Amino acid sequence: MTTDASAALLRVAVPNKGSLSVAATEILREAGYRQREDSKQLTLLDRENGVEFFYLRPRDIALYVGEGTLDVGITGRDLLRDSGATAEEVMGLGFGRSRFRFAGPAGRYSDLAELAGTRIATSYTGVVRAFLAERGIDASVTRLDGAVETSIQLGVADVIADVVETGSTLRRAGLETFGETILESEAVLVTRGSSVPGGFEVFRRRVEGVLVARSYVMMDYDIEELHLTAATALTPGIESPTVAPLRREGWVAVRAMVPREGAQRLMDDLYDLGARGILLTDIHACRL
Ligand SMILES: Nc1ncnc2c1ncn2[C@@H]1O[C@H](COP(=O)(O)OP(=O)(O)OP(=O)(O)O)[C@@H](O)[C@H]1O
Ligand SMILES: O=P(O)(O)OC[C@H]1O[C@H](OP(=O)(O)OP(=O)(O)O)[C@H](O)[C@@H]1O
Ligand SMILES: [Mg+2]
Repeated sequence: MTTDASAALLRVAVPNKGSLSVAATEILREAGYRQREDSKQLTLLDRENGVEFFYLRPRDIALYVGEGTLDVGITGRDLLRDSGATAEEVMGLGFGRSRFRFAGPAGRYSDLAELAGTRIATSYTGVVRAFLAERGIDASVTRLDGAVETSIQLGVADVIADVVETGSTLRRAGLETFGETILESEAVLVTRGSSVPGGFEVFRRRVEGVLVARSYVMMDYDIEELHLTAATALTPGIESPTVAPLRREGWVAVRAMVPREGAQRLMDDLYDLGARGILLTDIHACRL
């Protein structure tokens, strides 16, 4: 029997460079997909999993997906908004987190109303123009490709709007943020929204499995049955905790997934309740 495997391929766009590139490749690898070994490679066919990967500039990815040229993409929420493409965010991926902020010379600006009549430099003109229009603020917006912070010192802008992660680039340039955060960003999975191919559901579940495995751990403990209700209230699990009898009369073993964050405190609380043999183990992959 012959089958046309290429007809069923899911076409996925992955950032080829920049802040999102390494983490995007890592999440896909953890989800069981082949990934390129060489950063110059442009495409990669993972025939076994029915996926073809295209390594593209993250700024272009929402456009390819919005037009339907590619089925799925990983890009930044800020880049998706900036592109104006019709691609839709399916889920946040928990990396590439940043805030998009206005900034000016330290101490000079404190309120968004002061933006009126200023010259604003940014690489994200779509996001900035939409933000200003929503608030009825009239300012001139210039697009720069990068190193936006320097534009104020060079006298071509009064204010910038840029990605802030640690804030160290702003500090070095003698700038500080002001006004509300324009946008909270992170890497996101995008699709066209309508007419998503069948293979996408497996892809989505795999990626979601990686995110859950990263943010949850497995907790096991033994406890006297009379404390079971109080203990399982602390560890309700996703569906419900597994409770199994122990050979020791009146004792049970409990197993439940718990959020990684706060797991040490939870162990202390369970110990105080009388739990013993409390174990924490990593989850490598899961499907919920
Ligand atoms: N420190 C950061 N600097 C820039 N972008 C970041 C940072 N942290 C997260 N990001 C996100 O990375 C995406 C920008 O992708 P891009 O490929 O332009 O990265 P970049 O690191 O700015 O690359 P380049 O070297 O081309 O400037 C945006 O979604 C942005 O929010
Ligand atoms: O808050 P921080 O941790 O300092 O990170 C934010 C900086 O990182 C990015 O610059 P990038 O390195 O991408 O250079 P670019 O400005 O040329 O794009 C961004 O444009 C900011 O300048
Ligand atoms: Mg950059």
